Amino acid sequence: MATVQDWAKYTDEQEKSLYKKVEDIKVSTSSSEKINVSKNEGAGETEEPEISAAELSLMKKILRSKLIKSTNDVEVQRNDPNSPLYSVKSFEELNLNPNLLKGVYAMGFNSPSKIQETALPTLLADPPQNMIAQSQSGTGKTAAFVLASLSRVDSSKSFPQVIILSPTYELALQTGSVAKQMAKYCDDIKFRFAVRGEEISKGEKITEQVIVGTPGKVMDWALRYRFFDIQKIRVFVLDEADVMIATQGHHDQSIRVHKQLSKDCQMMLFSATYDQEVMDFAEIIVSNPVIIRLRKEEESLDNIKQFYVVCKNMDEKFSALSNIYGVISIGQAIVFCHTRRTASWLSEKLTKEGHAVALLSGDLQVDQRLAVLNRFRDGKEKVLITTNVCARGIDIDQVTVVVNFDLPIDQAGRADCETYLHRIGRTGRFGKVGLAINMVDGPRTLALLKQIADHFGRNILKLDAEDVDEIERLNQD
Ligand SMILES: Nc1ncnc2c1ncn2[C@@H]1O[C@H](COP(=O)(O)OP(=O)(O)OP(=O)(O)O)[C@@H](O)[C@H]1O
Repeated sequence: MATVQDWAKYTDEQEKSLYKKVEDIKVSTSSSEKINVSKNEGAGETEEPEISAAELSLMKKILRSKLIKSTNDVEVQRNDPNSPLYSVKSFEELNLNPNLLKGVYAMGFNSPSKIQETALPTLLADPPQNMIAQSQSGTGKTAAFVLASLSRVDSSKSFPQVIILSPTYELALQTGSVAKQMAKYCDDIKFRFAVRGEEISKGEKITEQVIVGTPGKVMDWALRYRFFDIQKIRVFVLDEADVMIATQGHHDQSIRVHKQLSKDCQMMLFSATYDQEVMDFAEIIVSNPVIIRLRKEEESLDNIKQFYVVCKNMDEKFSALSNIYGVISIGQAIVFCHTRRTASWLSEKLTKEGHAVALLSGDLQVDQRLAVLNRFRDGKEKVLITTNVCARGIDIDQVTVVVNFDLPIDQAGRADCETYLHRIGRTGRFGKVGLAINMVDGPRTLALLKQIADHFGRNILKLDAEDVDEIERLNQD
């Protein structure tokens, strides 16, 4: 059975693992059909879609030719003031504790990203300031809040001082593992995972200074069993903060914990997305926050190229996916489905066709989920079929393609733009190139995609291969 310890061991090995580099996909937008950004066009104008063999062929060609080559343009982006990776400072200039600085360098980070450079000076200053921060997916938010919170730990004291909350089991373990790597030279800082499967005997008191966990478990440990004194928490971090405080998310548990914190506890809220309602609420619960916010048009990343392919129905979507399996598995791919049922249907069908896929959904036990994700991180399977459980935070840099087998929708059936952004953000990590392919199976889904394109002010290209010259040209770009 995989354990939290296995995970930590795994990520040590991962440090040595390959870095697949892929070249930027310079697909011209001028000659391909787009989901154009406009304000008032209705869903009724969409046409009956269909997929052709030529479209599949185009998709394959783009994937094969663009993903296989390997020149990384991260350094170029780092010199571009408009890039989220741009920074003018060094980690030294951020006044980090020298042992944390050593840890950061040991992780191979040379200089801070924009969010790290912007957030850290404020978060490290005294008196402690609260912060609500937004930065695009894969731009280094984890290091920003981890470095800030570890800097506040008094390691001579043996009780919890920092709580870092994540929405899922997998993400909590990943974040804890990053924090452990950063604290590699801070021997006295100890960590405790508060996640499903971790048990404490009644009456025991937690001595570790940093608790990384999910809201339900932390609430139980803090408020129900009182395994530690919540009043002594000095830093409270909400990663994926929008879903942690949203009423459809983890609002109840997060807020119950939050209410018990002392007045001078430093609050750090981080996410790639905040809708206005959530941001308004965040500003109510966090006193005098420094707010770092992106403009709408900055939220989605240029390095993730977005496409759509039209199919008639679910079976045709399956055929399309099966057809491109060979090319999406050149790197690694995550395929998102709306329900567990579709995810297991899809994984079963792909497996029957002889494709090696992994399935991760909420149906599995947490130890099984961990084992599946670890195998995928190790590249044992190249394609992961999943649901929104993996939409946020999961950081696997070999993922070059995200497929939305189903587009994300909210409970009212509207396009869930925030989830879309988090899903496609599983690729294109820290400036790498990524490809997002959306499967559209009728006018309704096409309209959803249009809502998403309008929301972010981005064009999403149709993979259309009527024109052979076009294929060749795209192939050469
Ligand atoms: N300064 C840096 N230099 C080089 N690599 C970095 C740096 N900061 C972070 N990274 C790497 O960038 C990747 C993405 O970072 P991270 O997971 O923190 O992104 P994020 O902003 O939290 O994304 P998401 O919104 O998806 O959770 C990680 O693999 C991390 O190791």
